[in-house]
Amino acid sequence: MKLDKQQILSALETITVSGEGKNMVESGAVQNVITFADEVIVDLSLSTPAMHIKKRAESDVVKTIQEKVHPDAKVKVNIKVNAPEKPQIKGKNIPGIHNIVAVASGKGGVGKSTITANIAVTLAKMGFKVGVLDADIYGPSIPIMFDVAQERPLSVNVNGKSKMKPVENYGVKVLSIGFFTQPNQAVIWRGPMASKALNQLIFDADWGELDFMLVDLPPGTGDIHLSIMQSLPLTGAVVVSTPQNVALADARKGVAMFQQESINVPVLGIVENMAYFTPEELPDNKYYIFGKEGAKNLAEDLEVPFLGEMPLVQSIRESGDVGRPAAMQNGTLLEKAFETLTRNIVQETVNRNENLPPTQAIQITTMAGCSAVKK
Ligand SMILES: Nc1ncnc2c1ncn2[C@@H]1O[C@H](COP(=O)(O)OP(=O)(O)OP(=O)(O)O)[C@@H](O)[C@H]1O
Repeated sequence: MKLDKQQILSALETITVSGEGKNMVESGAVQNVITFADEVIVDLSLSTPAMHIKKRAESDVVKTIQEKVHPDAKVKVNIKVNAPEKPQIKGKNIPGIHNIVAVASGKGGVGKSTITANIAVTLAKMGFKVGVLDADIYGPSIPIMFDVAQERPLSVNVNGKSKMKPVENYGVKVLSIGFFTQPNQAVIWRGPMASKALNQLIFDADWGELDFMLVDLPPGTGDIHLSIMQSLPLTGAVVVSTPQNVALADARKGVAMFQQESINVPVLGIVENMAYFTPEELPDNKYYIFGKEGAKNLAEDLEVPFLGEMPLVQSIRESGDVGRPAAMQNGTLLEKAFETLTRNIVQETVNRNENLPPTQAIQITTMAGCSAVKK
């Protein structure tokens, strides 16, 4: 078989890079096509570093050549990103903090804080330096999950400045908006108040050196999420969902929020929580109470990595309530499951750091960041 370069170019003229009007050849995305017997190498140059657009472009090129030119063509796609300078984006690095990962969910109560707490202690057990910033202004539950609800951050002097020292337990540094509110007082946060408080927790705190800072976001997609993304250069986001439809619909919006052009935070993947129920006395029985593999299918559909599933188990709830995350139960299946999930998150963070430039904190200067997300 000998592949014809002109035929390949004509095939590529039938597809576009997602978000661009002109076809791939006309827009200049196709930089070069080299054929050699049954092999073809296509060099693409894209103007966006978004991982899902890169993946989509690669699979479209392979599919189109195999459909329109030859089904057995061996296609290799090299992608180079030529992201234009975006003047509205500014960097606000936090020295010493290497990766900032937001944990989000569309819907409330799907286990976002539980997953955050367990990933944090697992990362600490793996030897990483970890911090958790609890930004859930509606229900900050991290202090309870780390058994530090009665503690308050102390003040320390750092280079002549007074800073908050995060509370520490299980090798994880914790700061929470809950440390500054009364447990039985309903705090009604206005956007600017909440974002000021969060900024203090981020920049007026002595976090020290951290490999990972996990940010437990409030559920939903709103003002406070934009504030966080304005204040922090997020490395990526993890979206937690249960497999049921009402949660998946909101998780989809969560992913779309991060992938929106004016925000563009890489989504490291989706976690399926409460994937099935397993009674302690029948560990091999699985009951799919909330439906089966919904979040897994959503990840496939949105072309973002699926990071893993956690079962609905009584001891996960109990350990959260007593403030000792379940992943700390050495030698258990749960510990193993959280290890697998955490390892996948670390791997996706590494992949992201290898493939994309560092994320910078976004500065939202127009209404673009507030518009409805079309995804
Ligand atoms: N896999 C699980 N198995 C059993 N219980 C779980 C599991 N995941 C979470 N839970 C329990 O579900 C409840 C809600 O979890 P959590 O507070 O982590 O949710 P959330 O998504 O952070 O909620 P919100 O952000 O709306 O406050 C808690 O009581 C928690 O212990």
